[in-house]
Amino acid sequence: MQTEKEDEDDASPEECFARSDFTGGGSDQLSFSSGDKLLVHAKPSSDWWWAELRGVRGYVPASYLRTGAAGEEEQEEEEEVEVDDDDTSLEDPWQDEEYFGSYGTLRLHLEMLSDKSRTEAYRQVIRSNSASLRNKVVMDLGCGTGIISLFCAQLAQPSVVYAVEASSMADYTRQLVKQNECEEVVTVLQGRAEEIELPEQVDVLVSEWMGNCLLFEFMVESVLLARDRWLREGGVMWPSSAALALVPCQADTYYAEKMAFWERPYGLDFTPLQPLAQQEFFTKPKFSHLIEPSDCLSAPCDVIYLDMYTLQVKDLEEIKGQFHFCVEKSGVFHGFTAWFTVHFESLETGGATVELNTGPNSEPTHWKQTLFMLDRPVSVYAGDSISGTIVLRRNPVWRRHMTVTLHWNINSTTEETDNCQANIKSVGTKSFPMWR
Ligand SMILES: N=C(N)NCC[C@H]1O[C@@H](n2cnc3c(N)ncnc32)[C@H](O)[C@@H]1O
Repeated sequence: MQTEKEDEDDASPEECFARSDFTGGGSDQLSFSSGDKLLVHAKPSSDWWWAELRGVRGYVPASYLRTGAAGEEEQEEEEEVEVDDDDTSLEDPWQDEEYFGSYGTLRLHLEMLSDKSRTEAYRQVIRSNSASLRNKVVMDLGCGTGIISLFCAQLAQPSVVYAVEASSMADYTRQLVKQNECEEVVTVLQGRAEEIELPEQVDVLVSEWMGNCLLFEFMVESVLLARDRWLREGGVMWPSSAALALVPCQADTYYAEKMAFWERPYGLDFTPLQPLAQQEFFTKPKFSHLIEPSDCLSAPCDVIYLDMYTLQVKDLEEIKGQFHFCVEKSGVFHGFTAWFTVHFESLETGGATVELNTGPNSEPTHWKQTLFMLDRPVSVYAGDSISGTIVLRRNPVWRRHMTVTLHWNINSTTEETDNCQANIKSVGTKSFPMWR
């Protein structure tokens, strides 16, 4: 696996410090402990560097290392969930203090509660299963203000709902339960769901855990840990399954705003700034992008499917999907847009499944969609096909973050192409950090 570059002894290796312990996987990976000082000899890729520790050389994951002085962190992207770069966060890969701190204020809860499509979907789940919920034991994981628990108490007669909330919002949730006369049914527990003690197993584990691009925040890990610990045999997971959808799309407005803008502002040529614009605006995914159905260049397809009964925490490290899109109309391929759909199976055999779809053909939600911009747009024509893979790789250090890597081929049936064998017009690959 070593390349020429890694063999040669470079003049001045770069000193780096390990943020966290790492146990090498393959024979050519280097193990180290938090705080170790490593000498980086080569950086063959953004993810893996060639380094040395106490005379032994091997590959190390770049995200485990801190270059330069402690605390020098890249400017963090402004993101929905507050994360903090100061030294304390270096010890806590979950950044819990900032994460739960941001849920201790109303801003994010107001955003979620104002999302009618999301909140009504959960109310519909409770309403359509109200008879079967009678005398059931329910856990509402990450209940926030307790809206789902209050729906359960208001629309059904479960024996108890354990409303679990790790942030300081739990104090207010207790007040809301009392204010709405639901304290007979709803018990609020403050703490992390994977750490709190319940007095019994639960029949139903309901949670609204989905983040941008489905997995960002990785709250799903807590749901799986709680499932394995508290869901009784034959119990029900709500959502029962989740799917990530993808579509190749046009993004004319966004492209014009961020890239074309530099062509002739006020009659001047600012195109030397376009490489900077590409780096600054197209390197990371764009959250909260609203795609019009007319922007889609083909029918979307589900690229990742998660079964909430069988999914394991270890599966979250790397999730792969494939796609093959048939371009239905000619246009400019600016990038890919992703969104998710979750399903809630009925408690009654054969009962209707409830769906929450955050895609462009459904009512907009606060998640909207996630846009992945290519470095350069490509003209595509009806009849072309775009096929490839998507890989969601969880950040080994910052456990609420991930990198999305897209690889695609564009096959053209119309245009003359230089690659006669596969008639491939172009090939591309790009990794999008979300956010580290
Ligand atoms: N993307 C989302 N739906 N985020 C909702 C997150 C809500 O669940 C809470 N939460 C997230 N993880 C946990 C956990 N492991 N235990 C308890 N509450 C949690 C968080 O404080 C917020 O109120």
